Amino acid sequence: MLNHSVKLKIFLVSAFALLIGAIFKAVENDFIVVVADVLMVGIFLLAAFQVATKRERNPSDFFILQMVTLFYMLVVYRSPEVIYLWSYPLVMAYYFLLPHQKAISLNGVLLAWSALITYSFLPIEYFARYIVTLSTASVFAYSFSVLVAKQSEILKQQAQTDILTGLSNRRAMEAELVTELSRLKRYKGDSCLMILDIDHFKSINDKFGHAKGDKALNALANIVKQRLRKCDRIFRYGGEEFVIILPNTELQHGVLLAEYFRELVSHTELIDEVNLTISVGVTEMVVGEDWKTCFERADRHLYVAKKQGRNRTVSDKEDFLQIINGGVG
Ligand SMILES: Nc1nc2c(ncn2[C@@H]2O[C@H](COP(=O)(O)OP(=O)(O)OP(=O)(O)O)[C@@H](O)[C@H]2O)c(=O)[nH]1
Repeated sequence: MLNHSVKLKIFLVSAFALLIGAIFKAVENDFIVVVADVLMVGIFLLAAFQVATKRERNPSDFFILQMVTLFYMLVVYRSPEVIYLWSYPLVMAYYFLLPHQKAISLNGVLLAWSALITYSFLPIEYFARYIVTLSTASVFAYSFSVLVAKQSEILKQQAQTDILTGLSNRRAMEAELVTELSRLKRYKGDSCLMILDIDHFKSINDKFGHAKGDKALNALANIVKQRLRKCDRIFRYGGEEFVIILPNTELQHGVLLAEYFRELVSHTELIDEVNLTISVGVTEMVVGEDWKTCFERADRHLYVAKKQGRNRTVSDKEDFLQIINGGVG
């Protein structure tokens, strides 16, 4: 959840603070805590090293907080009066750093252990206050983290959605293309990328106004979406340009689908009085290439389609189109 540089700082500050604690405990001859302290310093320094060197397998926040909780349980057992108030920041750390279920489980352990330890030395009235305030802090921390999680989910959704059509946007497209190419690399097979662009859309806006242009964009998005399979993904790349990822689809079938859309659009009055045509570029996704290379190839095909007079499909292999058109004709 936290970015690398914040994590690195937290780990280094924690290691430093624990080292100071270890020195104090050594002076007090509490060697059990010194050993635990030094172990914790080691864990934090290792975690800091792994984050700094950007290792993929850096220790999870859950593992670190489990260790911190164990450490807290030990030191609060050894010096309860000095340590027990550290339970409050620990609760905050759980909900700040962990998913809810994991935070709740550690929070439960912490509450139970803290109650057990403090019951033995706090007067009953202070004990009750401590438990009530720690429980309240836990509930607040939980509620706050639920709220933050919901809001960040909404923000993420908004950041990846095109307001006008409700389709996923360009940002989402890049991520999906990367995913599809890595899926191809692992499982092989055929997938296609299609870019679909409305012809002379500027003149639609000029003639009928922007509001009607918007409606036409929406109508086009809807008819294309309806025809796609559930596993296909459609994005509004920008303006009057749409991108479609077709998993498990050979180029020939991708071209067939593009031609179907082209025919459909050219024969449909998308909204009253507005007739459109589209140009389409289709390419096969190649195992091992990056998404930009693949996208640029499809975009080049689209450019050629525009150059050749629009209302047509261009793909990696022209003969597919001849076969299809031959068949139609
Ligand atoms: N109504 C509406 N128009 C948009 C939107 N986004 C982009 N446009 C318009 O789409 C038009 C795109 O124009 P161009 O890039 O020249 O392309 P074109 O007129 O379709 O010409 P070709 O693509 O070459 O066939 C511009 O007039 C933009 O203002 C939108 O969200 N709504």
